[in-house]
Amino acid sequence: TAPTLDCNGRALVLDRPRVMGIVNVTPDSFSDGGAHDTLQAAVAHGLRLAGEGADILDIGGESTRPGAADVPVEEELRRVIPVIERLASETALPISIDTSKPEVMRAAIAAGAGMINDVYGLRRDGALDAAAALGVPVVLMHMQGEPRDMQAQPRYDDVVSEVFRFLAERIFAAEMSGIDKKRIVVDPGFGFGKTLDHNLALLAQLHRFDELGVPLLAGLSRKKSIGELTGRDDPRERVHGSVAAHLVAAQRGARLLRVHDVAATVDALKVWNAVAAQPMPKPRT
Ligand SMILES: Nc1nc2[nH]c(S[C@@H](C(=O)O)c3ccccc3)nc2c(=O)[nH]1
Repeated sequence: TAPTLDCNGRALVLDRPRVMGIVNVTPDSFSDGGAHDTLQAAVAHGLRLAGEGADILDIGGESTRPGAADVPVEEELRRVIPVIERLASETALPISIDTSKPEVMRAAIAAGAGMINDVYGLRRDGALDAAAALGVPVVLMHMQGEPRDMQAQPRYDDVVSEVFRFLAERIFAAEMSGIDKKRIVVDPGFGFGKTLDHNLALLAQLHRFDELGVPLLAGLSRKKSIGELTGRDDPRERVHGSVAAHLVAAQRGARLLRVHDVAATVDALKVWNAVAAQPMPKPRT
Protein backbone atom coordinates (compact mmCIF):
# COMPACT_ATOMS: atom_id res chain seq x y z
CA THR A 1 0.00 0.00 0.00
CA ALA A 2 1.31 3.43 -0.94
CA PRO A 3 2.08 6.10 1.64
CA THR A 4 -0.99 8.33 1.97
CA LEU A 5 -0.95 11.77 3.58
CA ASP A 6 -4.19 12.78 5.32
CA CYS A 7 -4.28 16.51 4.65
CA ASN A 8 -7.08 17.68 6.96
CA GLY A 9 -9.44 15.09 5.46
CA ARG A 10 -8.16 15.34 1.88
CA ALA A 11 -5.95 12.42 0.86
CA LEU A 12 -2.69 12.77 -1.02
CA VAL A 13 -1.74 9.27 -2.22
CA LEU A 14 1.95 8.89 -2.95
CA ASP A 15 1.58 5.77 -5.12
CA ARG A 16 3.37 7.65 -7.91
CA PRO A 17 5.06 11.04 -8.31
CA ARG A 18 2.46 13.74 -7.50
CA VAL A 19 2.38 17.38 -8.62
CA MET A 20 2.31 20.28 -6.16
CA GLY A 21 1.23 23.45 -7.96
CA ILE A 22 2.79 26.73 -6.76
CA VAL A 23 0.48 29.64 -5.90
CA ASN A 24 2.56 32.65 -4.85
CA VAL A 25 0.39 35.26 -3.13
CA THR A 26 3.00 37.99 -3.12
CA PRO A 27 2.17 41.38 -4.68
CA ASP A 28 5.37 41.20 -6.70
CA SER A 29 4.05 38.06 -8.40
CA PHE A 30 1.02 39.89 -9.80
CA SER A 31 1.59 43.05 -11.81
CA ASP A 32 -0.95 45.40 -10.19
CA GLY A 33 -0.14 44.42 -6.62
CA GLY A 34 -3.45 45.63 -5.21
CA ALA A 35 -4.72 43.38 -2.40
CA HIS A 36 -8.07 42.53 -3.97
CA ASP A 37 -6.54 42.00 -7.39
CA THR A 38 -3.85 39.85 -5.81
CA LEU A 39 -6.53 37.72 -4.13
CA GLN A 40 -8.55 37.33 -7.31
CA ALA A 41 -5.49 36.55 -9.38
CA ALA A 42 -4.14 34.04 -6.87
CA VAL A 43 -7.46 32.19 -6.63
CA ALA A 44 -7.81 32.15 -10.42
CA HIS A 45 -4.26 30.83 -10.70
CA GLY A 46 -4.93 28.08 -8.16
CA LEU A 47 -8.10 27.03 -9.98
CA ARG A 48 -6.20 26.96 -13.25
CA LEU A 49 -3.49 24.71 -11.76
CA ALA A 50 -6.20 22.45 -10.36
CA GLY A 51 -7.68 22.23 -13.84
CA GLU A 52 -4.25 21.36 -15.24
CA GLY A 53 -4.11 18.33 -12.97
CA ALA A 54 -2.29 19.42 -9.80
CA ASP A 55 -2.60 16.94 -6.92
CA ILE A 56 -2.04 19.61 -4.26
CA LEU A 57 -1.72 23.43 -4.24
CA ASP A 58 1.08 25.16 -2.31
CA ILE A 59 0.09 28.63 -1.12
CA GLY A 60 2.93 30.98 -0.19
CA GLY A 61 2.62 34.53 1.08
CA GLU A 62 6.25 35.31 1.69
CA SER A 63 8.68 35.52 -1.16
CA THR A 64 11.77 33.73 0.11
CA ARG A 65 13.67 35.65 -2.53
CA PRO A 66 17.31 35.90 -1.48
CA GLY A 67 17.69 39.28 0.10
CA ALA A 68 13.97 39.57 0.73
CA ALA A 69 12.98 41.26 3.99
CA ASP A 70 10.89 39.12 6.32
CA VAL A 71 7.19 39.73 5.72
CA PRO A 72 5.36 40.70 8.97
CA VAL A 73 2.98 37.99 10.16
CA GLU A 74 -0.11 40.23 9.77
CA GLU A 75 0.76 40.91 6.15
CA GLU A 76 1.44 37.23 5.42
CA LEU A 77 -1.93 36.31 6.98
CA ARG A 78 -3.74 39.02 5.00
CA ARG A 79 -2.30 37.55 1.80
CA VAL A 80 -2.74 33.82 2.25
CA ILE A 81 -5.81 33.23 4.45
CA PRO A 82 -8.44 34.56 1.99
CA VAL A 83 -6.80 32.57 -0.84
CA ILE A 84 -6.80 29.35 1.21
CA GLU A 85 -10.46 29.84 2.22
CA ARG A 86 -11.53 30.39 -1.39
CA LEU A 87 -9.46 27.56 -2.88
CA ALA A 88 -10.41 25.10 -0.12
CA SER A 89 -14.07 25.74 -0.87
CA GLU A 90 -13.75 25.82 -4.67
CA THR A 91 -11.52 22.76 -5.16
CA ALA A 92 -11.38 19.32 -3.54
CA LEU A 93 -7.57 19.37 -3.70
CA PRO A 94 -5.42 19.26 -0.58
CA ILE A 95 -3.73 22.59 0.11
CA SER A 96 -0.32 23.16 1.69
CA ILE A 97 0.78 26.39 3.36
CA ASP A 98 4.33 27.50 2.53
CA THR A 99 5.28 29.27 5.75
CA SER A 100 7.76 29.18 8.63
CA LYS A 101 5.59 31.11 11.12
CA PRO A 102 3.54 29.12 13.68
CA GLU A 103 0.72 31.70 13.67
CA VAL A 104 0.38 31.39 9.91
CA MET A 105 0.39 27.57 10.19
CA ARG A 106 -2.47 27.63 12.70
CA ALA A 107 -4.58 30.13 10.77
CA ALA A 108 -3.95 28.39 7.45
CA ILE A 109 -5.03 24.99 8.76
CA ALA A 110 -8.11 26.56 10.36
CA ALA A 111 -8.89 28.14 6.98
CA GLY A 112 -8.78 24.77 5.22
CA ALA A 113 -5.14 24.02 4.41
CA GLY A 114 -4.11 20.43 5.13
CA MET A 115 -0.30 20.39 5.05
CA ILE A 116 2.58 22.55 6.27
CA ASN A 117 5.44 23.22 3.88
CA ASP A 118 8.21 24.88 5.89
CA VAL A 119 11.38 25.88 4.03
CA TYR A 120 12.89 26.45 7.48
CA GLY A 121 12.26 22.87 8.63
CA LEU A 122 10.21 23.88 11.70
CA ARG A 123 13.23 25.62 13.27
CA ARG A 124 11.43 28.90 14.12
CA ASP A 125 10.34 29.32 17.76
CA GLY A 126 7.09 27.46 18.35
CA ALA A 127 6.98 25.88 14.91
CA LEU A 128 7.57 22.26 16.01
CA ASP A 129 4.89 22.48 18.71
CA ALA A 130 2.44 24.20 16.38
CA ALA A 131 2.94 21.55 13.69
CA ALA A 132 2.65 18.74 16.24
CA ALA A 133 -0.60 20.15 17.62
CA LEU A 134 -2.12 20.70 14.17
CA GLY A 135 -1.73 17.02 13.30
CA VAL A 136 -1.25 17.58 9.53
CA PRO A 137 1.60 16.35 7.30
CA VAL A 138 4.72 18.52 7.24
CA VAL A 139 7.46 19.07 4.67
CA LEU A 140 10.88 19.54 6.30
CA MET A 141 13.30 21.26 3.93
CA HIS A 142 17.05 21.87 4.13
CA MET A 143 18.38 25.42 3.91
CA GLN A 144 21.94 26.58 4.57
CA GLY A 145 21.92 30.05 6.15
CA GLU A 146 18.96 32.45 5.81
CA PRO A 147 17.07 33.55 2.67
CA ARG A 148 18.82 36.91 2.81
CA ASP A 149 22.33 35.47 2.72
CA MET A 150 22.05 31.81 1.74
CA GLN A 151 23.34 32.31 -1.81
CA ALA A 152 26.28 34.48 -0.85
CA GLN A 153 28.79 31.70 -0.33
CA PRO A 154 27.26 28.21 -0.13
CA ARG A 155 29.93 25.83 1.13
CA TYR A 156 29.92 22.08 2.07
CA ASP A 157 32.53 19.40 2.58
CA ASP A 158 30.01 16.87 1.22
CA VAL A 159 26.66 18.46 0.35
CA VAL A 160 24.67 15.22 0.12
CA SER A 161 25.89 13.87 3.47
CA GLU A 162 25.40 17.21 5.21
CA VAL A 163 21.88 17.71 3.83
CA PHE A 164 21.08 14.09 4.71
CA ARG A 165 22.27 14.58 8.28
CA PHE A 166 20.28 17.81 8.65
CA LEU A 167 17.09 16.13 7.44
CA ALA A 168 17.68 13.12 9.73
CA GLU A 169 18.04 15.54 12.66
CA ARG A 170 14.85 17.44 11.72
CA ILE A 171 12.93 14.15 11.46
CA PHE A 172 14.22 13.22 14.92
CA ALA A 173 13.28 16.63 16.34
CA ALA A 174 9.83 16.37 14.79
CA GLU A 175 9.26 12.88 16.18
CA MET A 176 10.44 14.03 19.62
CA SER A 177 7.80 16.78 19.44
CA GLY A 178 5.08 14.23 18.74
CA ILE A 179 4.92 14.39 14.96
CA ASP A 180 4.33 10.86 13.66
CA LYS A 181 6.92 9.83 11.07
CA LYS A 182 4.03 8.93 8.72
CA ARG A 183 3.24 12.66 8.55
CA ILE A 184 6.76 13.69 7.51
CA VAL A 185 8.04 14.56 4.01
CA VAL A 186 11.63 15.73 3.47
CA ASP A 187 13.14 18.01 0.85
CA PRO A 188 16.82 18.78 0.05
CA GLY A 189 15.92 22.41 -0.69
CA PHE A 190 17.31 22.97 -4.17
CA GLY A 191 18.63 26.49 -4.41
CA PHE A 192 18.50 27.21 -0.69
CA GLY A 193 22.17 27.75 0.06
CA LYS A 194 23.47 25.68 -2.84
CA THR A 195 25.53 26.35 -5.96
CA LEU A 196 24.69 24.70 -9.27
CA ASP A 197 27.18 21.92 -8.47
CA HIS A 198 25.60 21.36 -5.07
CA ASN A 199 22.14 21.12 -6.67
CA LEU A 200 23.42 18.69 -9.33
CA ALA A 201 25.09 16.47 -6.70
CA LEU A 202 21.85 16.37 -4.69
CA LEU A 203 19.81 15.50 -7.79
CA ALA A 204 22.29 12.88 -8.98
CA GLN A 205 22.35 11.21 -5.53
CA LEU A 206 18.68 11.72 -4.67
CA HIS A 207 18.20 7.98 -4.05
CA ARG A 208 20.39 8.25 -0.94
CA PHE A 209 17.52 10.04 0.84
CA ASP A 210 15.35 6.91 0.55
CA GLU A 211 17.24 5.74 3.64
CA LEU A 212 15.42 8.36 5.73
CA GLY A 213 12.26 6.27 5.30
CA VAL A 214 9.94 9.16 4.42
CA PRO A 215 8.65 10.50 1.07
CA LEU A 216 10.77 13.07 -0.73
CA LEU A 217 9.71 16.39 -2.27
CA ALA A 218 11.80 18.03 -5.01
CA GLY A 219 11.40 21.67 -6.04
CA LEU A 220 13.51 22.73 -9.00
CA SER A 221 10.88 24.64 -10.92
CA ARG A 222 12.21 27.60 -12.91
CA LYS A 223 15.13 27.92 -10.46
CA LYS A 224 18.43 29.65 -11.21
CA SER A 225 20.22 26.32 -11.66
CA ILE A 226 17.84 25.41 -14.48
CA GLY A 227 18.53 28.81 -16.01
CA GLU A 228 22.28 28.31 -15.76
CA LEU A 229 22.10 24.88 -17.41
CA THR A 230 19.82 26.00 -20.25
CA GLY A 231 20.97 29.61 -20.69
CA ARG A 232 17.40 30.78 -20.08
CA ASP A 233 17.57 34.03 -18.09
CA ASP A 234 13.80 34.47 -18.13
CA PRO A 235 12.24 32.07 -15.57
CA ARG A 236 9.19 31.68 -17.81
CA GLU A 237 11.46 30.07 -20.41
CA ARG A 238 12.71 27.41 -18.01
CA VAL A 239 9.69 25.08 -18.38
CA HIS A 240 11.42 22.40 -20.47
CA GLY A 241 14.49 22.38 -18.25
CA SER A 242 12.30 22.21 -15.15
CA VAL A 243 10.26 19.29 -16.52
CA ALA A 244 13.48 17.41 -17.35
CA ALA A 245 14.86 18.01 -13.86
CA HIS A 246 11.63 16.87 -12.20
CA LEU A 247 11.53 13.69 -14.31
CA VAL A 248 15.06 12.91 -13.16
CA ALA A 249 13.92 13.57 -9.58
CA ALA A 250 10.91 11.26 -10.03
CA GLN A 251 13.13 8.57 -11.52
CA ARG A 252 15.44 8.88 -8.50
CA GLY A 253 12.72 8.63 -5.89
CA ALA A 254 10.93 11.98 -5.47
CA ARG A 255 7.19 11.48 -4.87
CA LEU A 256 6.19 15.15 -4.70
CA LEU A 257 7.27 17.66 -7.36
CA ARG A 258 6.73 21.36 -6.57
CA VAL A 259 6.18 23.10 -9.89
CA HIS A 260 4.88 26.27 -11.57
CA ASP A 261 4.08 24.50 -14.84
CA VAL A 262 1.55 21.86 -13.86
CA ALA A 263 0.19 20.86 -17.28
CA ALA A 264 3.68 20.28 -18.71
CA THR A 265 4.75 18.24 -15.66
CA VAL A 266 1.51 16.21 -15.64
CA ASP A 267 2.05 15.26 -19.29
CA ALA A 268 5.66 14.28 -18.63
CA LEU A 269 4.59 12.12 -15.68
CA LYS A 270 1.95 10.38 -17.83
CA VAL A 271 4.82 9.13 -20.00
CA TRP A 272 6.87 8.27 -16.90
CA ASN A 273 3.96 6.35 -15.32
CA ALA A 274 3.26 4.38 -18.48
CA VAL A 275 6.83 3.13 -18.52
CA ALA A 276 6.88 2.53 -14.76
CA ALA A 277 3.72 0.43 -15.15
CA GLN A 278 5.41 -1.88 -17.68
CA PRO A 279 5.96 -5.38 -16.28
CA MET A 280 9.67 -6.10 -15.94
CA PRO A 281 10.79 -9.51 -17.28
CA LYS A 282 12.02 -11.75 -14.48
CA PRO A 283 15.80 -11.50 -14.30
CA ARG A 284 17.17 -14.76 -15.83
CA THR A 285 18.23 -16.93 -12.91
N1 LIG B 1 9.35 22.43 0.03
C1 LIG B 1 9.80 23.44 -0.75
N2 LIG B 1 9.23 24.66 -0.66
C2 LIG B 1 9.73 25.64 -1.45
N3 LIG B 1 9.37 26.94 -1.52
C3 LIG B 1 10.20 27.50 -2.43
S1 LIG B 1 10.19 29.19 -2.80
C4 LIG B 1 11.44 29.30 -4.04
C5 LIG B 1 10.92 28.95 -5.40
O1 LIG B 1 11.72 29.11 -6.35
O2 LIG B 1 9.76 28.53 -5.52
C6 LIG B 1 11.94 30.67 -4.03
C7 LIG B 1 13.23 30.88 -3.57
C8 LIG B 1 13.72 32.16 -3.52
C9 LIG B 1 12.94 33.22 -3.94
C10 LIG B 1 11.62 32.99 -4.39
C11 LIG B 1 11.12 31.71 -4.45
N4 LIG B 1 11.06 26.60 -2.98
C12 LIG B 1 10.77 25.43 -2.34
C13 LIG B 1 11.36 24.12 -2.43
O3 LIG B 1 12.31 23.85 -3.20
N5 LIG B 1 10.82 23.16 -1.60
